[in-house]
Amino acid sequence: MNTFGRNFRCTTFGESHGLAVGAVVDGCPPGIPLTEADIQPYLDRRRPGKSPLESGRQETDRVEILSGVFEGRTTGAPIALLVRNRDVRSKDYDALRDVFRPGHADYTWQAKYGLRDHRGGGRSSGRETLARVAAGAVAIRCLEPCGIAIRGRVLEVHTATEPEAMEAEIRAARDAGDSVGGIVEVTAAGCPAGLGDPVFGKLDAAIAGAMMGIGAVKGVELGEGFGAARLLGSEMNDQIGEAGFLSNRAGGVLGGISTGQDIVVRLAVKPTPSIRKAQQTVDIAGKGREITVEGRHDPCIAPRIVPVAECMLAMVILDAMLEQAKYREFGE
Ligand SMILES: Cc1cc2nc3c(=O)[nH]c(=O)nc-3n(C[C@H](O)[C@H](O)[C@H](O)COP(=O)(O)O)c2cc1C
Ligand SMILES: C=C(O[C@@H]1CC(C(=O)O)=C[C@@H](OP(=O)(O)O)[C@H]1O)C(=O)O
Repeated sequence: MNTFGRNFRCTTFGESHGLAVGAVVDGCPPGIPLTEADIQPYLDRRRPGKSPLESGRQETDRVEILSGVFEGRTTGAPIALLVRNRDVRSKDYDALRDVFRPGHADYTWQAKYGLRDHRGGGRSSGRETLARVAAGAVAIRCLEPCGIAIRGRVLEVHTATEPEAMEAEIRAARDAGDSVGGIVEVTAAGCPAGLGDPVFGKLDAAIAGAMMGIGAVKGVELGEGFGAARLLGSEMNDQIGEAGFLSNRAGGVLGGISTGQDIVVRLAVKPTPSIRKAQQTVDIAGKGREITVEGRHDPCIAPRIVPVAECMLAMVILDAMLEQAKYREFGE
């Protein structure tokens, strides 16, 4: 499955060490002003090699719009977005050809397809997320005139919550040949009430699916999330006053449908699997091996996921808005 969405559909293609990575967006409304300059800032925020606290892979990640835009506006035709890979250095990955990295997708990819592109994780690489970011930036462009704004941030790294302490955690893990995880929060403000479906295709289910579809995300919660399990009903309920809801513990979704409040989503991001510390694994013949993973790896993925999560949330919301537009047309 390489396609996301029902109405605003995004198909991604490409491998980390192939020629290019990109997306084809189908279902984008016509007449939306769109140039590469609208998409590039999101790719710039996501690209690797910006700081010593992330992967040192040096990519410019320049996006080209190949189709679907004429005279600066979307036409309603498929929008093809392309980013060429530059800094591939595939030879550095020869040691991974026959061995499975603990925590990465090597073992399961081999089990599913019987072969694998071992060069930097192939399609399981976090690099694939640049395609979703490019597509999501198009969705953000569509949502802007509707007054919907999406913003993410890192809440925690390992156990630290202050920016300097978070950086220190990442630096310490990197220097020890290890890695750390974290918590990312993403919020959508300005969403109308009524988006989503009450049974299948609930908005919170769609959001959770989109977020769990990002590599290294092991948990997703809306509003109080797991904390809700420890509250009383009287503590959890968002009471309703004449001017609106008095709180937002639900995180902006009730019964699978948006309430019109901020949609607040948090992601638990696991520590990067590729680490220099020695670990136990097997090769494709099942023979026991010790592995230390070299290469240009993020010591913490959480900061790099922020623009990806923003873009995935934008696509889910736009998809739901397009669904709602269809429903209204038939319902009235
Ligand atoms: C933006 C981004 C960057 C990533 N960087 C790395 C990395 O440098 N090294 C690595 O081993 N995994 C990295 N990952 C995580 C792996 O891609 C992911 O753990 C792997 O595909 C297995 O999937 P799972 O963790 O969802 O089970 C990154 C993921 C994302 C989204
Ligand atoms: C290239 C990107 O991230 C990569 C994600 C990744 C992984 O295994 O997920 C491994 C590293 O790539 P490589 O194997 O080429 O060193 C990261 O740099 C990117 O985000 O653009």
